[in-house]
Amino acid sequence: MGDKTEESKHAEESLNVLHSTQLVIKEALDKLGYPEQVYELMKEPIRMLTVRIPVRMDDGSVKVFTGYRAQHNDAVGPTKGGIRFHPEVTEDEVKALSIWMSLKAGIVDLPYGGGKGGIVCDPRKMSFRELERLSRGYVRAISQIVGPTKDIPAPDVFTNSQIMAWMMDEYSRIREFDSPGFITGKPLVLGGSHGRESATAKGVTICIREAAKKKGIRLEDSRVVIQGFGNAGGFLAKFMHDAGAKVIGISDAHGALYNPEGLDIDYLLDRRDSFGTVTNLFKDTITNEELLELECDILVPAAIENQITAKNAHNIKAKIVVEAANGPTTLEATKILTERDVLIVPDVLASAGGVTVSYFEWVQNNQGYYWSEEEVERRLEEIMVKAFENVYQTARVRKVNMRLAAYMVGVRKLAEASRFRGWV
Ligand SMILES: NC(=O)C1=CN([C@@H]2O[C@H](COP(=O)(O)OP(=O)(O)OC[C@H]3O[C@@H](n4cnc5c(N)ncnc54)[C@H](O)[C@@H]3O)[C@@H](O)[C@H]2O)C=CC1
Ligand SMILES: O=C(O)CCC(=O)C(=O)O
Repeated sequence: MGDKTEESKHAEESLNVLHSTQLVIKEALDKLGYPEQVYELMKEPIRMLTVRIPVRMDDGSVKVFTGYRAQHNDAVGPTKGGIRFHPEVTEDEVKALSIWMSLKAGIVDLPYGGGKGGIVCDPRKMSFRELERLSRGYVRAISQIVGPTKDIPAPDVFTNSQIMAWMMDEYSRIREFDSPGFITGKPLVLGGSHGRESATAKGVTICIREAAKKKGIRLEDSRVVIQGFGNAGGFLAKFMHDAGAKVIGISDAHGALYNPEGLDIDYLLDRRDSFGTVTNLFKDTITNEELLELECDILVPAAIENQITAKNAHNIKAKIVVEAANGPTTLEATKILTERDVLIVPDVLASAGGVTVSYFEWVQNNQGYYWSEEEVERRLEEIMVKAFENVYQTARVRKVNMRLAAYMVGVRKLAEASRFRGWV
């Protein structure tokens, strides 16, 4: 009976991430006292380009892919954000992702607005050379609106430093000068930064540590479950394991692994493929749905959107949910978890370590002077701790959950910059 009610609720629940983001933006701006026109400006990207990219496939045929680049708001500075290669990329998703990038930049106080890109494709089914042609074709298609002082891309789901290298090379050829500052997340030899690959997980680790302190949980005694075993989830599993926590569950797109005594993370990382897949090597697996409901202290969704919904929020056992992924928890689920006193550290705060070190990379490219790994880590630590405390205290003082608090912190600088420029 109870289950049925939850299921019917879920059927009505909106899984459109753009619509749900707009609701929270509106609430945040209302709480901050901004007039309606500020929301009208913030609710959609100022620019959205859709491109069609013809790619010669290895068998000689031509396949035409659809790609997007959204630029949410450039009042603070150039827009910035990753590029996603995934078969389920949609226009609304890319728009929402660009808004989240603006909020992240506001929360960690970077001189950027938000941008995001995506291509509807399945890189797991493409060859190395097909991926190179697609990456270069995308850059040619969007080259008019991007650039080191306009909009700076980076990696996201199913993209990596090799793809960033091809894109940087293509952009440099078009512009006829070497442009490392066009894109971040590059290999070190092409102007990448120390610490960028692990930065998102480092930032998440700092948020977990701070949230655990607030909840009186000792990391050393904690059980951690992580959904997604790619860039964010893989490094995070390693950092949690190294911090003495027991990582009892991990997953990828195919399924999940569970061991109440703790998984052998080094072994799993060693066996994982370049798309963060490892569970296909095992017979004894559970589903991603089962993984999320495991008995644990800390749950980290680090894969895709809409994983914690009204349907399963009542069954989540974790005391803290730290969102490494963008948009993993619906608004309905946020409400349910908050009522159940589960502390949610929202995506726009928890996953901001990636763009922070991307900013460091861009600064180093612009200066032509490169920092040590220790320097990057020290600066990231400082920024993330400050951002966490700012959002946590805003939530406490304004008596709102951490998602709304993060939106309030994140949107303020953008709104102020837009106002000073005379836009609203
Ligand atoms: N890479 C970065 O710097 C940043 C990533 N993020 C977010 O973190 C999340 C993960 O990104 P990355 O680790 O970079 O991607 P990735 O491509 O390195 O790894 C993705 C992981 O998610 C799994 N996955 C894909 N579809 C799934 C599904 N339907 N169900 C369960 N698992 C699935 C894959 O198997 C893989 O293990 C995304 O939401 C991304 O936007 C956020 C901030 C920065
Ligand atoms: O590193 C960046 O610039 C962007 C990372 C990103 O796409 C994200 O935080 O979702």
